[in-house]
Amino acid sequence: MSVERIRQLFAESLETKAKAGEVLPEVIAAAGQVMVECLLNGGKILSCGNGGSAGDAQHFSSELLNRFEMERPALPAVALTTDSSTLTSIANDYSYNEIFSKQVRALGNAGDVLLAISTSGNSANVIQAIQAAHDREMKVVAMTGKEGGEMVNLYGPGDIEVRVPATSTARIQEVHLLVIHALCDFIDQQLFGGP
Ligand SMILES: O=C(CO)[C@@H](O)[C@H](O)[C@H](O)[C@H](O)COP(=O)(O)O
Ligand SMILES: [Zn+2]
Repeated sequence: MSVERIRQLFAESLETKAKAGEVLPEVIAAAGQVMVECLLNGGKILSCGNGGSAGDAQHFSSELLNRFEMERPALPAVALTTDSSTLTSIANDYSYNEIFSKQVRALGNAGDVLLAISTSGNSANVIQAIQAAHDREMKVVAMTGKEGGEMVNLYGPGDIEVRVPATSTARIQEVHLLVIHALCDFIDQQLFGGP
């Protein structure tokens, strides 16, 4: 029975990826282009999310800062999910909803990009990070799922939402990782002609 359940998870994940593969390539390329232009202009990419999406935010920044699949110069990216002293003091003194937005206001400059990751589109701290990014004249690339959540009301003209067509948080996250790798590949191709 449990083996059958595991088989079912693989089948559902494959099905979700197949569906996403039909509808997302153009929007992923548009998101990659926003990031490439940011990097070419000397900007950096800040990333944030909760739980598994915090891991995704770090996964993305490490692939820019270190490398993805080819030898190339390090690229500027900062995950806003990693500094426990900063995160706990903001949450303790102000509110958990401000843990990312305060960092965006401190670190973000005009022309930088915020990679905002939320499967529901409803996480208040990610929503506030988007608002802070707009205040700093940054563009937003959002990775979401489900109906897009409250974040859909926030996007500006230069922002891009990559919304996975699925309702399960886990299945959405599995596609988010593929989207992150597609973005890294797009950036490497555009900037360095590789791999
Ligand atoms: O990884 C998982 C579930 O697969 C969880 O840790 C999940 O990320 C957390 O419940 C998050 O708080 C969900 O937030 P969000 O995706 O709705 O913004
Ligand atoms: Zn998870």
